[in-house]
This record gives sequence, structure tokens and C-alpha cells, in this order.
Amino acid sequence: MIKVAIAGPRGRMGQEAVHTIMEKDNMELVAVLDHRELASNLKDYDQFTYDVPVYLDLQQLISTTKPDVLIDLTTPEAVYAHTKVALENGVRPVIGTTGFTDEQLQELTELAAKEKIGAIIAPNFAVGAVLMMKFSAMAAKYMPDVEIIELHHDQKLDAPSGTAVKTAQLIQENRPSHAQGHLDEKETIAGARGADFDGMRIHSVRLQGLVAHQEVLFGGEGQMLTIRHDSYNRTSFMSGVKLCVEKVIQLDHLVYGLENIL
Ligand SMILES: NC(=O)c1ccc[n+]([C@@H]2O[C@H](COP(=O)([O-])OP(=O)(O)OC[C@H]3O[C@@H](n4cnc5c(N)ncnc54)[C@H](O)[C@@H]3O)[C@@H](O)[C@H]2O)c1
Ligand SMILES: O=C(O)C1=N[C@H](C(=O)O)CCC1
Repeated sequence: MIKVAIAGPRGRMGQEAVHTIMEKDNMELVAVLDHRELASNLKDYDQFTYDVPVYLDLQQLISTTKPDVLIDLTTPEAVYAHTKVALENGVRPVIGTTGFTDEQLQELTELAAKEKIGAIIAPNFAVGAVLMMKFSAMAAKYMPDVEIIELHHDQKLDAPSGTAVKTAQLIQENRPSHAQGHLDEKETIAGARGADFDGMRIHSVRLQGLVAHQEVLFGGEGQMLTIRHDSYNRTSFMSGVKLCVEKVIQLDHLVYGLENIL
């Protein structure tokens, strides 16, 4: 039985994750971490009927309920501290929250290595999104001029998305660094050409009605290849969450990206 705690249980992803873990025979939801005093038990929240204690302090949650794994689905502001506290206290983090800086990722990788403890940071838990990223990395070897368009719901806090950054990093490993577009191009409205990642442009769309979507466009002479993935609901992420909880137990270091454990 894997003892699991979830940070952010009232969120769009957190709610889905609570139901997912409760349905698993080999996992036990021992606690959740919230940041506002609403109730001391999940069964007193409108969304749930489960008897699971709610904590506002991660150290206290860990020392009282001793989870094996912490799933974090909170905000870019909160996630770094949660991951650090988990690693320092022998709890394996499975992190879905996006918005880490390169420096934070580096620090957490070093901390997990020092503590010899497993951790997974997965910018996208959907298997189709991982395939989109892998296929994009393959295509970049042959068609190195790329632009990424990521499209998300309008409540998303970070831009570009974690998936777009990870996609750009995987593409970067597979094509020579170079600027794209006309050498003399000028933006008449700032931001018109999107964010610049090693010469690749990333465009972020935020609109009601969207969940999580991405297109990777490869231009060639007289041709265009488009690789697209759509998550239409948050259930699409849950098989990845379950897989990460099972895999993280076997690791002794931090893994960044679901593609590394599939
Ligand atoms: N990896 C993936 O596949 C994947 C998929 C969807 C979303 N995400 C990421 O997951 C995160 C959450 O997304 P969401 O759509 O569920 O957001 P959301 O805003 O619906 O939920 C976030 C929840 O975190 C809670 N929260 C905020 N600070 C907290 C803290 N300090 N302690 C505990 N709880 C806290 C909020 O109350 C809220 O309920 C985002 O970073 C998003 O980018 C990742
Ligand atoms: O809804 C979100 O927010 C999502 N964020 C992830 C990202 O930033 O890549 C993955 C998909 C959903």
C-alpha cells in the first residue's frame, strides 16, 4: 500500500487526483494539504465524502501521517517550497505543478541526489502529450525551423506552459541553435513574435473553453508538418499520475519529464 498525500485538493487537477487515488486498491490517501482553513476533514468539503484529514502545514502533515509520496497540484508560487520540504523529510514528490525556473529545477535535482530519494516533475501527465513531445524532438532533426503554439484555459497562471518549455528543450537537443524569421524583422507591437527559446518562438493562447492543447509547427520548403495534442478533460492526466506514484517509489533521484519513465 502506497501512502499518498495531495497538495491542492480543491483545484481542478487536485479534485480529479483525490478521486483517482481513492479508487486505487494499492494506494491510500492519508492526508491533503490546503492553504485556507475551510475544514479539518475532506468530508466536510462540498466536493468530497471521503474521511481524510486536511492540513495547512506540510511539515505537520508529514510528521503526523507519514506519506510515502506527495502529489503537488498547486501553484508556481507554492510548489518549490513543497517539493523541498518533501525531499528534506523523506517523502517522494510527484509534481504536476508547472512554472519552475531552471535554477529551481537544478537545486531540486541536486537535493534529491543528495538525499538519494526519488522525485518526478512531470509538466504533462497525458501520454499523448508525451508522444507529441517525443515526435517533435524526432521531427526537429529533419525540419529544424519550429514554432510552438500552446493553448490553455484562461485561469492558467504560468506562460508559457510547462509542456511548451519541455517540448522546446527536447527540440533544442535535436537541432542546431539558430534564429528564425527575417534577420531584419521588427515587432511593431511588443510580443508579436512570441517568446524566444533558443531561436524557437513560443506563442501562448489563453481562452475560456480550452483545457490543454499544443501544436508544434515545422516549416520546410513548400511544406509544413503539424504535430498536435489535445487534452479535452483532466481525466486525461490521471493514468500518468498513477504511473508516477508507482514509479517514484523505485527511484533514488529526480526525473524531469514523464518521457523518462514510460
Ligand atoms: N502536469 C500536468 O499534466 C498538469 C495538468 C494540469 C495542470 N497542471 C498544473 O497543475 C497546477 C494546478 O492546476 P489546476 O488547474 O488544478 O489549478 P487550480 O487553480 O484549479 O488549483 C490549484 C489549487 O491549489 C491550491 N493552493 C494554492 N496554493 C496552495 C498551497 N500553498 N498549499 C496548498 N494548496 C494550495 C488552490 O487553493 C487551488 O485549489 C498548475 O500549475 C497547472 O499548470 C499540470
Ligand atoms: O491546465 C494547466 O495549467 C496545464 N498545465 C500544464 C502545462 O503547463 O504544461 C499541462 C497541461 C495543463
